[in-house]
Amino acid sequence: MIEQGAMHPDIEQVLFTEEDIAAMVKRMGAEISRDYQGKDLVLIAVLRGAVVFMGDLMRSIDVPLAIDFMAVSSYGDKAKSSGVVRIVKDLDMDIKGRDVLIVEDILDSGLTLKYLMKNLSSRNPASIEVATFLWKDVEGKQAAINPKYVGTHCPDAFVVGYGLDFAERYRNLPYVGILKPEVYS
Ligand SMILES: O=P(O)(O)OC[C@H]1O[C@H](OP(=O)(O)OP(=O)(O)O)[C@H](O)[C@@H]1O
Ligand code: HPA
Repeated sequence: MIEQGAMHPDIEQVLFTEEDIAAMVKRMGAEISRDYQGKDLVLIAVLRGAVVFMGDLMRSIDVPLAIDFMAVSSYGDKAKSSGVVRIVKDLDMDIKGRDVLIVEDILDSGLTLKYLMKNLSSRNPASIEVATFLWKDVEGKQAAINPKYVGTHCPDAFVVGYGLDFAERYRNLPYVGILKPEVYS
């Protein structure tokens, strides 16, 4: 059990509490449920960061859906994207003719989603949209991605928790916080 109010010593500032997160996910689930009535929804979570968000989001959607996973990596153990997106695990499912919703924990440089949108679009889904929990929409920094569903905007700092890691750590923090720069620099 994480004590109420306890903060990890490597965290500089908590940005979004468990309660904030629950409210955002509930709102996103309602938006998606409204938009995907009568559709053939497939949620595709991008491993590994999106697993926590995916687990919560899928339970807040009340229309029929299928799930699948893709693993891509571009950050490795760094706090900056390598710029090269690599597929580590592909989908098990054929998405042709289905309504795909990509589920991401964070949209930062946009390179991961730019690559995924292009790759998945070539498989001829009926539709393809993005649900991202965090959007670091810093002017001039990002590839042109326009997520339809967004949990919240995020400042241009390296954040961890709620699935987000630095070197595979901190994914299990129940809140999102800014990592102290001395931890990764
Ligand atoms: O918009 P971008 O700059 O491309 O960054 C976003 C991506 O970076 C992280 O993945 P990462 O490669 O660190 O793998 P992980 O999901 O296993 O943490 C995150 O989960 C997103 O997939
Ligand atoms: O701020 C971040 N934190 C963790 N993982 C990330 N991947 C892209 N940006 C981030």
